[in-house]
Amino acid sequence: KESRTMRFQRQHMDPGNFPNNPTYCNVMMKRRHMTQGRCKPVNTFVHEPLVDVQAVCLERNITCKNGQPNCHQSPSSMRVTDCRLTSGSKYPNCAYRTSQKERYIIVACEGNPYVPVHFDAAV
Ligand SMILES: Nc1ncnc2c1ncn2[C@@H]1O[C@H](C(=O)NS(=O)(=O)C[C@H]2[C@@H](O)[C@H](n3ccc(=O)[nH]c3=O)O[C@@H]2CO)[C@@H](O)[C@H]1O
Repeated sequence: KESRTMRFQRQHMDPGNFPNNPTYCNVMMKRRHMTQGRCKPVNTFVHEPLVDVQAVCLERNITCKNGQPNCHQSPSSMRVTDCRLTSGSKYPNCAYRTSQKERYIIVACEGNPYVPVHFDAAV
C-alpha cells in the first residue's frame, strides 16, 4: 500500500524539470496515475529538490483549507506547474492546461518523521 508521503511525491514532485511545453500536464497527469477512473481536476507539480519541499514542514504552523492546523508555507517561492482540466476534456482523454508559475507552496505535514502528505495551495 502506497504511503501518504509517497502518494504526495507521486502526485506533486518533479524536481530538476522545469518544462516549457504545453503537453507537460497531459503527459504527467497520466504518467503519475491521476487520470484513472476520473480526471483529477487540479494538480500542482513542484520543480524543487525533495529536501527543500520536505523542509517546508519545519516552517510555522498555519491553518489548512480544511481547518486543520498542520499546514506550512514555504519561506520562498518555488517553481511549480499548475495543471487544470480544460472545459472540453472528456474522460478518459483528460486534457489539461499547463501553466508554469513561481509560487509559495502550502503543504500539510504529518507523521514521524514529519513529512508532507497533502498539497493545500500555491499562493
Ligand atoms: N490538513 C491536512 N492534513 C493531512 N491530510 C490532509 C489535510 N487536508 C487534506 N488532507 C488529505 O490529503 C489528501 C488529499 O488528496 N487532499 S486533496 O484536498 O484532495 C488534495 C488537493 C491537491 O492534490 C490538489 N491541488 C489543489 C490546489 C492546488 O493549488 N494544487 C493542487 O494540487 O487538488 C486536491 C483537491 O483540492 C486527502 O487524503 C485528504 O484527507
